[in-house]
Amino acid sequence: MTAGEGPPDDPLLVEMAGAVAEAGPDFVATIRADQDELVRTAPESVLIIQGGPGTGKTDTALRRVAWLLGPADLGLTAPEVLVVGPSPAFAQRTRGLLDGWGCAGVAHCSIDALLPKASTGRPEAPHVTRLKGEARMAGLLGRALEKHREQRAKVPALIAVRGKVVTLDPAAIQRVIVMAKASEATAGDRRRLLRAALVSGTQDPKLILEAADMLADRLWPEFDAATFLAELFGSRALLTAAAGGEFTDREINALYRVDGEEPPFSEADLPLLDEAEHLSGQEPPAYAHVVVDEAQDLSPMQLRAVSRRSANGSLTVVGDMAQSTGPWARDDWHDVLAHLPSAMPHVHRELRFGYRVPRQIFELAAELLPTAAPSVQPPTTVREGPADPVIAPVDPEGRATVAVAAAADHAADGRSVAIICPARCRDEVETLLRAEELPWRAAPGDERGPAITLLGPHEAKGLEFDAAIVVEPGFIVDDDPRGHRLLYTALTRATGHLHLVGAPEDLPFFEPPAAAPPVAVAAPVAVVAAQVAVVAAQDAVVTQPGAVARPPGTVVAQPGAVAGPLGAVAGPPVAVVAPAVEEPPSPEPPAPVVPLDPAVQAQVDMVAHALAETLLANLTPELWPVALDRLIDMISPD
Ligand SMILES: Nc1ncnc2c1ncn2[C@@H]1O[C@H](COP(=O)(O)OP(=O)(O)OP(=O)(O)O)[C@@H](O)[C@H]1O
Repeated sequence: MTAGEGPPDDPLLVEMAGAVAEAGPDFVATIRADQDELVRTAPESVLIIQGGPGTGKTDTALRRVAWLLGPADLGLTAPEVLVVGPSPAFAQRTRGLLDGWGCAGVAHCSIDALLPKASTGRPEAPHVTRLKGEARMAGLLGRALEKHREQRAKVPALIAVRGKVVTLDPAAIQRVIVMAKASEATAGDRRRLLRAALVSGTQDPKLILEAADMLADRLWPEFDAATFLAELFGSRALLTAAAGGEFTDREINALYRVDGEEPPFSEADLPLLDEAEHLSGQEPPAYAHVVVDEAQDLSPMQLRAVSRRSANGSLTVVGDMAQSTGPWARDDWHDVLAHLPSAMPHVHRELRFGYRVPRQIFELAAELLPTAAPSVQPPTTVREGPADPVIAPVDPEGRATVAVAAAADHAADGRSVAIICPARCRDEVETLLRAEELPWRAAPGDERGPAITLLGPHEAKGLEFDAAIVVEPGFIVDDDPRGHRLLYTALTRATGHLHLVGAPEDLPFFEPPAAAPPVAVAAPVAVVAAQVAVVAAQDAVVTQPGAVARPPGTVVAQPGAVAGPLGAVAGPPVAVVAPAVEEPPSPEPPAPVVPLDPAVQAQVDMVAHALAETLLANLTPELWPVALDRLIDMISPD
C-alpha cells in the first residue's frame, strides 16, 4: 500500500456493505463520509475531532496524516509530522498503523517521552500536580530564570583560585560582557575575550587564566533545566521571589520541597523542564504538522509543550470530553485550545458513529453517560457484537480467579485481552497471572496479538482489545474524582467481549439470590474457568436487539435490580455468571423475539442509520420524536 491510501475497510463493514449493496445507497460510504471529510481538511487549519469511544477519531487523524503525506501533495515528509498520544502503548499503536499504511518515519511518542528526560517517580499530592500543570507556572519560571540570570551576571570583585585570592577589575569585565552580548559571541569566544581582558599586564598569567575560566563558568553557565528547577523548588526564598504576586503562600509551600531527595522529579515536572529549556533558548525540534490525541486530559503546561513543537500552528487535536479524566478533566474544548495558539482557522467536528464497541457493550457503558458527561451525546453504534457483556459478581477473595480465568479463556481462543484493574487489586491479579504461567504483559506492545495485558484504567485510554475484563468497577468509580468517566473509558475498550468482575453491589442489573452468595473464596482457576467457559460457549450467539442469551449457568437479572456504579435504571440485556448456584425461577420470561431475515435486518439498519444521521445533524434531541411523528404522518397511506 502506498502512503495516503489509508486503512483497509473493516471486514464487518464490508460485510454490511455487501448485504445492502443491492438494496440501495452505499451504506459504508454514507457512514464513512463524515470521517473522509475530516481527512481532507486543509492542512492550514487546526482540526479538532471530538467523538465518543471507538468513533474512529484516532483512525481519522492518522488517515489525515497519510493524506497530508500522500495525495495532498504538499511536499511534506514523514519526519516533519509528529503524533503525540497518552502512553507508550498508544504511540506503538499509532506507529504500527501509519507504518502499515506506508507512512514510516513519522515521529510517534507519548506526551512524557516528548519532554526532557529526567528521573521521575517522585510521589506528589494531587493538588500539587494540578498546580504544576497550570499555565501561570510559565510566568513563575520566567521570573525565576530572570533572577537566576541577574544573580549570575553580578561581577565579583574577588575570586579565589587554589587558595589564592585574585582581585578583579569589574569595569573591564563589564565591558567584556557587553561586547560578548552585542557580538553574540559563542561560549568559546566569550571565554577568549575574558582571558584577554584579564591577563594583560599580570604577574602570574597562569593563575589569572584559571581565574578567567572560573569567572566565565560563573557568568555564562551552561543552562541545565534540571539543576535550575531543583534549585528553585528547593528554596522558599527563590520561589517567593519568582511568585510575582500570582501565587499564595500556600501554593509556594506546595511547590517547595526539600532539595536532594530522590527521585528528584514527578511527571508533572517534565513540562516545567521543557518550559525552562525554552525560556533559556534551547528549542525542541518543530514539526510541520502535529497530531495530539487524547488531548482532553492534558494540562496547560503539557499543551504548551505540544504547541512549541508545532512550527506553524497546523494541528489535529483529538479527544472526547466524556472521557476527560485526571487532574485536568474538562468539559469544554476551549480550555484545551486556549493553550494551543495558532493563527490558522479552527475546524471543529464531531464523529458520531461508534465502530469499535458493539451495541450490547455500548448500551451498558452508555448507562454511565448521564453521570459521567451529561451534555455528551452518545455515538450511534454500527456493529452487533458476538456476545452480551458477562457480569460476574464475586467476593474479594474470588475476583482475581474469575478475572484471570476469563482472560485465559479468551487468550486461548486467540483473542487479545485486557484485564483493566484498579491499583488496589492489581497485585492479586498479577500474582495469579504469574502463578498460572499465563502469557501476559504489563504494558501492551502490539495489542492486537493474542495475549493478556494487565492495565490500570488510565493506561487503557485509546487502546482496543478483542476482549476486556474490567475488575471491580466500583473501585474505578470511587478511586478517581471522575471515576464514572474512567469506567466509561474502561468499558469501551473491547471490540467483542466484555466481562465485569466485582462486588455484587457494584455490578449493574444483578440481584444476588437470597440463598446464593457470590463466588466463594479462591476457587482454582480451572474450576472457575469451567464456569466462565459455559458463558464463553454462548458467546458465539449473536443476540437480536431485545433478545436475551440465557445459556446454562447464566442468569439474566432484571433491569433495575441494584444500584451499582452503572445506576439502577433499565438497561440492555447482560449475561450474568451465576457461580455454582441453581438458576432461580425467572418471574417473567422475556418475550420471545422473532429474528428478522438477515438481509431484511441489514436493510432496516441501513434506513435507521440514515435517519439517525439526518436527525443528529439537523435537530436537537428533544425534537427527534416530533420529527419522527411528523414523518409517520407524512408517509402513512391515509
Ligand atoms: N470508517 C471505519 N471503517 C471501519 N473501521 C473503522 C472506521 N473508523 C474506525 N474504525 C475502527 O474502529 C476502531 C476504533 O477506532 P479509533 O481507535 O480511531 O477510535 P477512537 O474514536 O479514537 O476511540 P477512543 O476514544 O476510544 O480512543 C478501530 O479498530 C478502527 O480501525
